[in-house]
Amino acid sequence: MTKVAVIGASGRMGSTACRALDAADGLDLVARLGRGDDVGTLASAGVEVAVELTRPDVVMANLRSCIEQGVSVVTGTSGFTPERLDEVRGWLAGAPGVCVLVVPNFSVGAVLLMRFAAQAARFYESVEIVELHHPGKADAPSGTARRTAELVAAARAEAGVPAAPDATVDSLDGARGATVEGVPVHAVRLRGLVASQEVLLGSPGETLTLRHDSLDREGFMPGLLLAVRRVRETPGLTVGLEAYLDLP
Ligand SMILES: NC(=O)C1=CN([C@@H]2O[C@H](COP(=O)(O)OP(=O)(O)OC[C@H]3O[C@@H](n4cnc5c(N)ncnc54)[C@H](OP(=O)(O)O)[C@@H]3O)[C@@H](O)[C@H]2O)C=CC1
Ligand SMILES: O=C(O)C1=N[C@H](C(=O)O)C[C@H](O)C1
Repeated sequence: MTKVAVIGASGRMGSTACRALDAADGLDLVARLGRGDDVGTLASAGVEVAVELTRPDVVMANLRSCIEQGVSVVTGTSGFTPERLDEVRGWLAGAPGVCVLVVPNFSVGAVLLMRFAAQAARFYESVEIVELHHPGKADAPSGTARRTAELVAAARAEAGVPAAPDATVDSLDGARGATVEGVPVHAVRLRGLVASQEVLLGSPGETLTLRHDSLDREGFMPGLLLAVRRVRETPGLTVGLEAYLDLP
């Protein structure tokens, strides 16, 4: 049995993760932590994998504490930038054998959408991302949208695709969205939604729209359990569930 803790256990994702972990074979959920609980006690409680599902403003302190204790981590918390990932790599350099998996999205469908978007990106002049979430979300744009934009931008750069055409010279602040690695990203917050994303691609005479919808947080659970089961196979920092999906 792998001893697991959830940090952020009473949140929307944390509480769903606790139910899934409780029901999972081979995983023993031994600790549920919330705001004010001491993350520094995980190793002494025998925890082998911490699942971190909190907020962008607290995830880094939790990661650092886990790494210092030698506890491996799966985090789905958003807000990771290349600079933050570098900081985590720095902490891990002094902690050989500790494994950290940063998962922008646990949904297999969302991972596939990111992959398809990167594959399509070089064939189109224009690309924009629209992410749509519940209004309780703390950050914008979503971690998934940031990651998608990075993958799309890398694919376009590798293929030598020029910047997308855009004649805008006059606009209200925010009207053209945020720019992530040169890709416009638009964030919608709407009661009734869980999490959705569209990648819009266009060239003269045609458009391609890729869309994924998370309708219930249950959809994140198969990926989350896979991540908890496999994280300790990959020492150091790994980004994305695709590391364990054997995608072509
Ligand atoms: N990768 C993925 O597939 C997914 C990622 N997410 C991401 O996961 C994160 C959590 O989302 P969600 O569950 O909706 O958010 P919630 O706000 O519902 O949950 C966050 C939880 O973290 C707790 N918390 C806050 N500060 C601390 C702290 N210092 N130590 C321990 N716990 C703390 C909060 O407690 P309190 O209520 O007391 O503030 C709350 O219970 C977000 O970044 C979100 O983007 C969400 C869904 C899927
Ligand atoms: O806050 C959420 O709900 C979600 N957050 C993640 C993100 O920021 O991409 C994953 C998913 O979109 C749900």
